[in-house]
Amino acid sequence: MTHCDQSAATPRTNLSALLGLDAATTSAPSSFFATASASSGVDAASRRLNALFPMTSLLSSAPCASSSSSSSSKPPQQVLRSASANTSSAPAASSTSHSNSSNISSSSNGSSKSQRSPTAQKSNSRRRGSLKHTQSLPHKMPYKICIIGSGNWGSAIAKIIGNNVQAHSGVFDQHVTMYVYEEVVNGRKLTEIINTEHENVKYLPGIKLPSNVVAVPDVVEAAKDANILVFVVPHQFVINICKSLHGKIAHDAKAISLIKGIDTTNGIQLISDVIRDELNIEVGVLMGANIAGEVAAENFCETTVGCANVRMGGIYKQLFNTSYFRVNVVTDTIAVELCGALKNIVGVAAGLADGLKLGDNSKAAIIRIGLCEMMKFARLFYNCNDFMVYFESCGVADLITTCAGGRNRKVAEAYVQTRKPFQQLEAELLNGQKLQGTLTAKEVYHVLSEKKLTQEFPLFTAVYQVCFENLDPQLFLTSL
Ligand SMILES: NC(=O)C1=CN([C@@H]2O[C@H](COP(=O)(O)OP(=O)(O)OC[C@H]3O[C@@H](n4cnc5c(N)ncnc54)[C@H](O)[C@@H]3O)[C@@H](O)[C@H]2O)C=CC1
Ligand SMILES: O=C(CO)COP(=O)(O)O
Repeated sequence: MTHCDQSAATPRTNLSALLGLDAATTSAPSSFFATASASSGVDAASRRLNALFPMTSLLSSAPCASSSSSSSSKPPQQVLRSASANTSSAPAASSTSHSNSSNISSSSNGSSKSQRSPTAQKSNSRRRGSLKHTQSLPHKMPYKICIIGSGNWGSAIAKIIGNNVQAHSGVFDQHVTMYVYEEVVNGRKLTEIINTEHENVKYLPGIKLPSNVVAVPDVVEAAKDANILVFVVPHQFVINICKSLHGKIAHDAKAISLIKGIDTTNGIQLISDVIRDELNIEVGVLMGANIAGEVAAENFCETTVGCANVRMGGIYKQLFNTSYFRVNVVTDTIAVELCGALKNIVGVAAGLADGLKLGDNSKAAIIRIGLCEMMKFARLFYNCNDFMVYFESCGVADLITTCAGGRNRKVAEAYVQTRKPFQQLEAELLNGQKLQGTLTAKEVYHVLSEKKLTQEFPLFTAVYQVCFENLDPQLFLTSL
């Protein structure tokens, strides 16, 4: 991590310093954005980025989630063709597919082990091993789906899944189970309410769920026989759920995680790593600018599936894509997942700025600095060097929506206004829904301080200090 030590000597809010680039590239981003906005698509932006940031040791084109699959080295259009060719056991991806970029996109071209941090090497080699195993096992359709989680996002995605399995009846079993952490609402069990009224009246009121989605209070029972497990619980609960499922899932089960967070119980781990390690299954991810209520109301948005297994990427597209919820599949799963986790810390920072009534310029600065820290974290800890993923929905778009309308933003704003503890505000304002950003700030800070890197991440560090060390919010911008 010598590049990191070098950048410590430069002003931290400078893009070059935050990303660990040479001073010579400092002026590049503005000219890039001018070109990117004028161009018709991400491919043009990609070419421009490659021209601006040639393959230095810091910015190789290596993806963080390098897959052993040969398709990973092909340009996007080629990968698209292999994706449909490889879905021989499934129909081609839905006709409502994204038209402005490839169905499956990747700029993967292998990676140099010598450039990786030990963390990145361990994580990536584990992914390669698991993919090799599972990609050789084509699944016999139909896939049976279990949704593990039934909160705000879990319920919104249950609506999509329930409808999509009906739209693709040859591919998916029509009966979808949804694990519901049982609680009593207005004197009745939540599972009973969902199964009779087809509405999660606590976490997604006013939205009807398809009747083929059946609430089950026992996670082992819910996941029994399922071939695709959709994990969508707040990240602090995933370990215990996985432990309950250990050894009790179908032999060919695969998972996709919609959970935005990381785990630091045993060093830094992505949530997909936690699931993979505990259940020994292949795990994809879905992250994007997707505030649940807006998705449930069927307002147009996009999302990103990260899936190194191209065939499963096609299946996930059929499971999640709708006319209003546009799925794009990429193979770089780690960067997608890191975006989803880290943007929640930036959402807290944005809320603090709102509480201080700093206005839109400050919010924009926080988004920019936060994005730089996200990219730097991904590069340092996971060797993620492919910028293009930040232009997918999981990147800048999710940062913007989280910093404008997310729960992390809302609660942080209330913190500045009331100075009540975050936990109390979470309980008072979110009606059982969970904050992910404060906990993620703590987890990330733990890792950064262990590696003596807190000064390299002033925004992440300041958010932690406000949330857990009583730093005056008025002071949180001074370190940036
Ligand atoms: N809500 C949103 O707009 C979005 C959320 N996400 C992510 O999806 C994940 C899940 O979020 P939501 O569905 O919104 O959940 P939520 O924030 O609504 O959390 C409440 C859920 O947690 C469950 N729960 C409470 N205690 C539990 C325990 N001890 N064990 C297991 N479950 C327990 C509750 O029963 C409820 O289902 C999070 O990582 C979040 O960041 C991602 C995109 C959008
Ligand atoms: O992830 C989200 C939107 O994509 C939701 O963010 P919040 O958890 O801050 O509401």
